Amino acid sequence: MNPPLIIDGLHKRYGDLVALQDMTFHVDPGELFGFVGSNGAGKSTTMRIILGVLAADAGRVTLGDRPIDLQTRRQIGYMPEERGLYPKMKVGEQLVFLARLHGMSASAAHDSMQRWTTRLGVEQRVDDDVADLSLGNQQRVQLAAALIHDPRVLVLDEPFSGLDPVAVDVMSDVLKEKAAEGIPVIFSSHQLDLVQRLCDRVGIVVRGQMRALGRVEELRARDGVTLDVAGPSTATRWADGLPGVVRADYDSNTDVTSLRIDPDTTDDQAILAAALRAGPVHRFAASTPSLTELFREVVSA
Ligand SMILES: Nc1ncnc2c1ncn2[C@@H]1O[C@H](COP(=O)(O)OP(=O)(O)OP(=O)(O)O)[C@@H](O)[C@H]1O
Repeated sequence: MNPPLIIDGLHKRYGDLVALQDMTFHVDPGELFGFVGSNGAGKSTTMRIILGVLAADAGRVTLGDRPIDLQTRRQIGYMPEERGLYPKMKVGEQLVFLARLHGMSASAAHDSMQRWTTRLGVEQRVDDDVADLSLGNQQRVQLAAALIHDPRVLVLDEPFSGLDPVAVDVMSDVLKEKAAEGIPVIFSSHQLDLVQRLCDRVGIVVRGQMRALGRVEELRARDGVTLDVAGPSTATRWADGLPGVVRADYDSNTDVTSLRIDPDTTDDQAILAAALRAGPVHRFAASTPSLTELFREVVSA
């Protein structure tokens, strides 16, 4: 059983700028964790500290109860934001070299290189210099570099950025597979639809602090349900003041009213009756907010 990755109370300043404040969360073995936040929120800083390429001012990172030292760091597969391949080295040689650095034998390193370049669809490019590959293919090689030594933890900084839809599918499958093998997987992304689809849990970071943390479905349900009501004129603001309505947004272009309600205490039939009093109802549909909507609310709160 692989240990969980535990991030406990990280603080980091760059001069006067507070980049992280008490950053605390964990990623269980077998879990796919989405790390999201606005530009400059502190995701890369956290990931660099996890890897030990950057020191925290306070707090600690452990694998189970073991601090991340040289020995444990070798068990992590890392895709840095700034990427890190040698542009003038051939893809295959480079991957074998990296695998050897992680202590693999020459033949195991070669087998692993062949396995991962094939899995990631760059097996035809092993004799090309990295610099001659498209950015998306360089990224596939970068993922192969993170996986080549069969890591026990995966830490990937924006692995999906710049990938075409086929590569997104391949990357998604690989991450799901690695989690299913029982290792903790954390990745950052701005593609929230993808995070919503893939991840077991997410953490939303705002200005260096974890502002929302939990299972995607639970977080989405936390702030209630959205009722979209099409038909009654939005100009009448028919839903203002109705019991149980937390917020009403009126779109005068479409005559759709979006209501945020608390489903446990709100009688949706009473809302429907109020809508019908305001005019004919063409659509009455409940949905939980998407991760993108939730993100906007958390970031603007
Ligand atoms: N070496 C550095 N020196 C000074 N400030 C830095 C340094 N690295 C990062 N920062 C600042 O720390 C904050 C957090 O940056 P970080 O790169 O961790 O954010 P991020 O969440 O990864 O953002 P993005 O989504 O844009 O990649 C930002 O305000 C950034 O400008």
